[in-house]
Amino acid sequence: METGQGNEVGSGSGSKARFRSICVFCGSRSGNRPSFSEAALDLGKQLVERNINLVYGGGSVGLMGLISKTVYDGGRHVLGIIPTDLLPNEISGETIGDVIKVADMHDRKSEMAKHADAFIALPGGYGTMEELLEMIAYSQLGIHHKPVGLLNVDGYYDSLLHLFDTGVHQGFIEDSARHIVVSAETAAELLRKMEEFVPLHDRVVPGTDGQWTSK
Ligand SMILES: C/C(=C\CNc1ncnc2c1ncn2[C@@H]1O[C@H](COP(=O)(O)O)[C@@H](O)[C@H]1O)CO
Repeated sequence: METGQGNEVGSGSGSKARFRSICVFCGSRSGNRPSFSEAALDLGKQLVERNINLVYGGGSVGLMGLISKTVYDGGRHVLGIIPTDLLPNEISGETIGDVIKVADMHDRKSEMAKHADAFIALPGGYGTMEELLEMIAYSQLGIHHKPVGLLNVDGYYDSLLHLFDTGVHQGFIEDSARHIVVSAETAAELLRKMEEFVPLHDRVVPGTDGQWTSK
């Protein structure tokens, strides 16, 4: 039985224990479909079931608040990484679990990346999309080799996935790099696919391997 806030390597039922911590990017709002909130709660429960800890943007607003509370209440470790400018309660709400304060958004992303073995994006706005795309681009460059998952709730990301395919057809994205993005409609299916993910693309930036090795 977990006493909460543990750092044990995941060993939950069905898990191959590949991930100890996953960083979830998601909206600072909840969106206007109940399915978005339901997906955040479900992903949180799936992480708890698999003994996976959460790294996230800190704060209790929107989908961030839902998933962090679910994982915390489920007894897993929650690490919020938040820039000092966003710390005041009136901006981001209460942060639960452990918190690392960083100087800016750039430091936040690299700190989030260092503490996680994989990344998942739930529905969200510009902030979520920017975080997702940076992790995809850095994987393409070989700066990390961690799986990047897209939880495509109710087709929210259909047009983004279509744009990636257009990038391949129009010669801007390699087939092997398109493979970086693992997507699914449910949290359970996404985690299963991510556990099986094998990177196909070549490392193009020398000397960067391990820069974002998990702490
Ligand atoms: C502007 C709003 C809330 C601001 N509060 C935030 N607190 C913490 N982190 C935030 C906040 N807003 C954005 N972020 C970061 O970007 C991602 C979500 O951005 P999105 O545009 O909502 O998708 C999130 O992962 C955080 O890293 C009220 O909307």
